[in-house]
Amino acid sequence: MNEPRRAPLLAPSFLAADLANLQAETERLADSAADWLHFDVMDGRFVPNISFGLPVLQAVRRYARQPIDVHLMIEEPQNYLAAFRDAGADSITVHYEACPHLHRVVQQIKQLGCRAGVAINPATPVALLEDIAADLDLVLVMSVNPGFGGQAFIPNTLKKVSQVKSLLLDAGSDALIEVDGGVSLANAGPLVDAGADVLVAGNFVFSAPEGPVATLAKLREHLAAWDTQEASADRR
Ligand SMILES: O=C(CO)[C@@H](O)[C@H](O)COP(=O)(O)O
Repeated sequence: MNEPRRAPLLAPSFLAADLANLQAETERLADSAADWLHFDVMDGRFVPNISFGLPVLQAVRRYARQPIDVHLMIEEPQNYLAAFRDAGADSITVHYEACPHLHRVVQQIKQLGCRAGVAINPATPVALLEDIAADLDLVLVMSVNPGFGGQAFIPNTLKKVSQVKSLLLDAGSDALIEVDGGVSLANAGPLVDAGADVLVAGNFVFSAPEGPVATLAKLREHLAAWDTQEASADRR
């Protein structure tokens, strides 16, 4: 018999929130279906866009009830890890492509007491994570090219998520698999089937006319129904 699978975690991305009302945005997510709050830091060098950084994270932390999942789309992330932990990060994800000394950076994140994640861009092969997989708490598969919200989901991500799942199993790692970019009702179920544990969603959640709380609830219900359908298909 198949083991029941974990319900995926939902992580709304603050990049798409109303940045003029961050206190209200954070407070209204407090009792929502959000499991984590996803916080995208962009430096204008690793990615062609600049978002927000430490003071904004500190401000969000004051009102947040959920763990904060910091995604550093920056060069030389090793110089800022302690500062992001002190500002309120619970997990810190750095990019494979930004870290020539990735093993050291991952150990530094863990020593700070944060969950350590590594992100890969859409064109980065999953196999490059082979020698770091056993050290990771999280693998973030980018399903768009990083730098901007509101982009279209890249379908090849489904294959990459399955590859990450196999790689982690082979490494004996129970790291979570997170998917980020263009996530919506159209791809959430297949992503979970492929092995995703954490779904990041920005525009789908914050731009919906019914608002983020109702949209997260809808996503949660959709995934529960999807899971039930899958379970009945398995029993057939
Ligand atoms: O890291 C990024 C973009 O670089 C993402 O976290 C986006 O913020 C997700 O936004 P949507 O694609 O869901 O709008």
